[in-house]
Amino acid sequence: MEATFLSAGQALAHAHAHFRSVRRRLDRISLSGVAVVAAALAILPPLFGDSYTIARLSNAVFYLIVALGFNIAFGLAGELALGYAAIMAVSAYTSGMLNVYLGTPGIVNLAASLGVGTGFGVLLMLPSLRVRGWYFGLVSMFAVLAMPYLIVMAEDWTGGENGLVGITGLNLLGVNFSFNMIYVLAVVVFAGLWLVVDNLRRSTWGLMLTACRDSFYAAQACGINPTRIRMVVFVLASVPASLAGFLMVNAEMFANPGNYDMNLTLLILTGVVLGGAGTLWGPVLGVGLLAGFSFWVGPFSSYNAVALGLMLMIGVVAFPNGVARSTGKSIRNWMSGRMTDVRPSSITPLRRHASSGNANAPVVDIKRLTIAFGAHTVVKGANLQLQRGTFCGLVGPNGSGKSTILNAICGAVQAKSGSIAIDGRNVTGLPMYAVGGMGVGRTFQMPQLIGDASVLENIMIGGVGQTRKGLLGALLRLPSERRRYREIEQSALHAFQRVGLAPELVGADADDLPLGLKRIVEVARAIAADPHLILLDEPAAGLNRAEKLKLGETLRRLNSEGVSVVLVEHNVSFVQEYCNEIALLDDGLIAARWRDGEPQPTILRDYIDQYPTADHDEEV
Ligand SMILES: Nc1ncnc2c1ncn2[C@@H]1O[C@H](COP(=O)(O)OP(=O)(O)OP(=O)(O)O)[C@@H](O)[C@H]1O
Repeated sequence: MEATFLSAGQALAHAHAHFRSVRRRLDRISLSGVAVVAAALAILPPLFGDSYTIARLSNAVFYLIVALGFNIAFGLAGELALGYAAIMAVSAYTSGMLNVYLGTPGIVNLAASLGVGTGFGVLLMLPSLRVRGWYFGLVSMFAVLAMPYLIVMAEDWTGGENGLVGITGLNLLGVNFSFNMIYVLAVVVFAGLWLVVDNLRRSTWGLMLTACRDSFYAAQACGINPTRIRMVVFVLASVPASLAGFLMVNAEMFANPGNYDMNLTLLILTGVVLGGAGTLWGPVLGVGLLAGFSFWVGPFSSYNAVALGLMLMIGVVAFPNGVARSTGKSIRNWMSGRMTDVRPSSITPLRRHASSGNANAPVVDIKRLTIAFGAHTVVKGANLQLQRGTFCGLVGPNGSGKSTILNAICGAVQAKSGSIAIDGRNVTGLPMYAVGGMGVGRTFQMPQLIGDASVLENIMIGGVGQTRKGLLGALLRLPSERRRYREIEQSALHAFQRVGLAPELVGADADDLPLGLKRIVEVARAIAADPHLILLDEPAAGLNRAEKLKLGETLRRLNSEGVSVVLVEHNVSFVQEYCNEIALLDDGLIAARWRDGEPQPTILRDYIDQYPTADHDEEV
């Protein structure tokens, strides 16, 4: 038995080392590419280009800088903020007007541009705390539509349609920046931000952002505070647009409302979506190509908007995930097949967390719990006390309130009255991320995974919300961040091992797994932070017999290791097979309880008798 376990551990260590080596090699190639592109952009045009070409190229670089911010917000975090042209305008006019009217030094203008532009960007994105997706996109788009009109309305200050004139050349800390020098500065800013986005993408913050993007509730269940994440995203996305606005106005020594209109927004949206939102190269290639196209047909040509709109429509249908994402996956698979000489890594022993709270208190203690949705009271004063070590099945007819009670325990639904305690700590009224942060694991009826992330990265999400979150470390890839990443990775590998997933799945994309394995990955994610309580919502639904067996045995093993399990389940055979305790919920109240070794109450037996055999479950 011991030998089998060790060899399974070694196989996992080997598979993980292979996965990591492929990633590292791809990252090295990718970063070399970034350096080559940045060097070529910085050196070649000022050496060989005429001033018209450099003017066009510098505009493309400004757009690329904005695209990097959009990639953080939309690509990584899923926030469809579209107000970047407006942020650029605010930043550009701030710097321009300070220069023209007050003659302030360049460094003051830079600070003001960044501060005002970013502040405006954050304000613009605040509605995202209430509305998401396309609704939020429309709200933020309004600012882009309104901005040129606002600039014209304030023409006494902004110069209106004729533009703001009289801006003197940029002087930063005693250095006068010529047009070519501003271009090179813009390329340096672009390359630096590109590296920062890459650092972010590969960091524990990157995991948190993509978790909020793809599995909003799962992220909260893992202890991630979505409001905090979004506020950080708003700042990170607004800074590049503010910098681009500052550089643009100082390069052109002129500000015009036409520079910050819908065409710019459309170009960036189309480029990022077509290229591959969330990837390192996609947005840069996409926006770079479209900017090239736009300059070819002429920046003010009416073909611009039509062509961009058409490309967006066709591109979204033809490449729903962007060109770079599918290409990147093919390259990764190809490289993975070629790399065979990988030295196995080791998996360090797991440091078990001492469980928090009062060890003698019930693991779950629900008292007179009432929950209502509007006028509809679903849970009507339920009491349920579960001791540590329980493997409790919560059963009952459709609509009796089972999922609602599970959601209330983990903070997804708030009680109207009554109380809920976990390990003796009152959690009534706490938001979901706070309960998740206490180390309560949770799975969902429909697995909520990041489809294009690996199985291991998905499991790591379970650990990221539980630890200190150093943003600067993530942006700059500091040693503290690398250490944190490695620790969370090790915990995830242990969770991977504990649920008995096949080692070769460690680097597989979650999207490529069958439903049964997705559920097991969710269980692994739920135990990644080594919780002592996990809550599962219909884990056996839709699984075939073999998958149910694997899931049941996994849960039984975890329970024997001291993890308390509460599951909502319709499959009574599954509940009878694995649970040591059953609670029957009927019309919002606990109607019957049973514990291993006790006779079953008649009402529970009658309920179970409606589902006569395991074969019946198979058909349901
Ligand atoms: N967010 C919500 N808003 C309004 N009503 C809700 C909400 N969530 C649940 N309900 C209602 O509460 C009742 C109980 O739902 P719940 O999902 O808890 O039942 P359940 O016992 O888990 O049922 P099932 O086994 O069918 O999933 C149902 O009538 C449902 O429509």
